[in-house]
Amino acid sequence: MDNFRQSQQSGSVTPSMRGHLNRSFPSSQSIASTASPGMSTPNSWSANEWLRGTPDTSPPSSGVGSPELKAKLPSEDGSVSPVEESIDPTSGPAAKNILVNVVDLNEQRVAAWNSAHLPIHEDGLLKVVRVARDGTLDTAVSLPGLAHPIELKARQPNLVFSTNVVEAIAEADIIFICVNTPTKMQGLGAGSMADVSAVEGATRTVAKHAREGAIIVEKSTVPCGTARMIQDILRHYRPDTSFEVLSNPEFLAEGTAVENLMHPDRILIGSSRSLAGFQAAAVLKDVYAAWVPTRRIVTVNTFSSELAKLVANTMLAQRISSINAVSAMCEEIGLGADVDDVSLAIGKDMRLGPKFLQAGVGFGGSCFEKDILNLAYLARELHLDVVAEYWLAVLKINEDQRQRFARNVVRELNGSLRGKKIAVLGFAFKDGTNDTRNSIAVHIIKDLASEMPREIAVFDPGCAAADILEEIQGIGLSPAQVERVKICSSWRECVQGASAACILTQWKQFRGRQLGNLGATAGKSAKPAGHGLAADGPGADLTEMGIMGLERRTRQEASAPSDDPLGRLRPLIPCPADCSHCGIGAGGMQDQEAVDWVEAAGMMQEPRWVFDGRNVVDHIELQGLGFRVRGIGKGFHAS
Ligand SMILES: NC(=O)c1ccc[n+]([C@@H]2O[C@H](COP(=O)([O-])OP(=O)(O)OC[C@H]3O[C@@H](n4cnc5c(N)ncnc54)[C@H](O)[C@@H]3O)[C@@H](O)[C@H]2O)c1
Ligand SMILES: O=c1ccn([C@@H]2O[C@H](COP(=O)(O)OP(=O)(O)O[C@H]3O[C@H](CO)[C@@H](O)[C@H](O)[C@H]3O)[C@@H](O)[C@H]2O)c(=O)[nH]1
Repeated sequence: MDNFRQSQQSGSVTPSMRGHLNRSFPSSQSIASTASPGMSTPNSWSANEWLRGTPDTSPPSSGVGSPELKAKLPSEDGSVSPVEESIDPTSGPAAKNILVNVVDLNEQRVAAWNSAHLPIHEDGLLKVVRVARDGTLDTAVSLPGLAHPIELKARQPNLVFSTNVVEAIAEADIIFICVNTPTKMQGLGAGSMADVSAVEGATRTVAKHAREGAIIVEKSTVPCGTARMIQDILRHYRPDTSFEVLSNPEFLAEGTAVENLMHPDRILIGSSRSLAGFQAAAVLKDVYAAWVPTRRIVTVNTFSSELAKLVANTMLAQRISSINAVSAMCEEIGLGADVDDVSLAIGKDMRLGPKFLQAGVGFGGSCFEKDILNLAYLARELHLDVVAEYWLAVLKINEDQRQRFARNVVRELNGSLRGKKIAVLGFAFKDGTNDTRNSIAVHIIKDLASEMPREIAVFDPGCAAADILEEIQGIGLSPAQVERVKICSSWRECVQGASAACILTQWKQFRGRQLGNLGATAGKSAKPAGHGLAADGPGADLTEMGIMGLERRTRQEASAPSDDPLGRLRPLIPCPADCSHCGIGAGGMQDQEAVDWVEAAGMMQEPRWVFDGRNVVDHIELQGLGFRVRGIGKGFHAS
């Protein structure tokens, strides 16, 4: 749960302003968030991270008493846009001086967020966290063409991770609830309904401790109607206090979290269709407007917002299942039909677009499956059984795709895995993350293990061995089967003596060294020099976005890669001597070395199969090295 609160440091919060937060713009804000991991923390700090750290001196914006705002408020039709247009979010002081408290019940996770080893791996995340959590140093930057150096003032820390849930909630102006909402595993709706008990629990704490006027933001992905449930709980505990509950679903994807947070396609805010609701939405919009163009901030009613999140995930997953269904057809048609060609061809149609058309072993992760189940459950509750079946078919195709993959492995190895070693390259549910939750690999390993192979060796360059093991132990294998699964710390150990290698995550390391395409994703987010360099001239008061532009430019001038080209970062607090994370990379990354397929060919056993579940290797090239290769949706087999 994220709880944004007014910054005490600024000294600008007066009791009267606090009492009217949901009716006027605050002069500075404090945000608290309960639940630190996954998306919740990046979400909470992001609001803060890109904001200027300078004390706010501008007067409070007009609130409900403002004639200009009143004049434009909608009365009957519930439309939000007139209110939006009457507000210039960039002038709102809420966009400045925000203190973000991220609170979680899980002490270990909080400790990790306060260390050099964050609990999740995301490109660029550690640096962003360090800037906000630890603050920065005074620094001066000289650039060619500028007569004077640009001076950057030290930034004070304004991101705090703790387990002080009650205190953070009590201080907050805006409280984000970002707790887990898994699929229920027992009782009514088991296997399909969302378990909102963590949201209920967090809301009870909020209800007991939030100050009057605090805005409660539902950030977790929830069933439609959850905002109403939150409102009911609040009313139960605080019948005499009114709180506004907003829906503000998160759309970031793992592996690209920092990029998605900095440059979101859209920010969705759902509010009640009331004056107080519109004003609360405007306050939240003002927070985002510090770094998101206002045209990308969409305001709707609460139910639409809750529903839109579930629909977005379901339709993304539906595209993957559609192309995977096509891949199955390509394989059966033969004649050289290639699903990647089909994706390329249809993706050129502007109405379809090229994204989410990568065929593979299916989608995994903690979101798609549970959100599809959630949407289908809602359809059933509404007695729309055909609609529910329609959505559930997306999951059926996904399951069939991964089962087909495992079946093909067994078939190509003459129908039996006994006495054979199978290498599994990739366990994370996607590349760029260390998240192992609901990975496709664990399901495929389960199917392969049922054939009692000599060994299933698993290697992932991003995941901790303990996380992989935990997932494998939770999939229902017998002790004899679990014994045969070995987690490896290098690709060499993994493929040594294997009859077949299955590529299940699209890590660029698996493409191979000699294949010359390792750089395919490198620099994909590179921006031209100077991008984001907003203010010019010595002493300019740059935003964090502007400073990033300056960093890019300095890095290019120095032509030396550095995480901290301006020398702003404060040194990390040293880890204890026995820190178990220091042996591996900062994000849990263990082995960044690319697979050398020439070497692998010498290490593997006949028949040297490569089952490319993500179509990442060059099949022709691998055949030349003596491999038999089978990809996804290739109507020809290179055996
Ligand atoms: N992970 C993502 O990429 C992502 C993206 C978009 C949306 N979401 C949604 O965000 C929500 C959270 O996802 P996640 O991946 O971060 O889940 P998670 O299970 O990794 O983390 C949830 C955290 O909430 C904490 N928590 C539970 N109850 C609490 C309470 N009362 N007070 C304080 N902390 C509490 C837990 O200790 C845990 O650390 C889910 O609804 C998910 O669907 C996640
Ligand atoms: O063309 C594609 C694209 C993705 N995938 C797979 O789909 C899964 C999910 O990928 P992705 O959507 O990129 O990652 P998530 O972190 O699960 O993000 C999804 O789920 C989040 C949680 O709700 C949302 O916020 C995001 O918008 C939504 O993309 C992974 O296994 C991918 O390998 C494919 O097989 N083919």
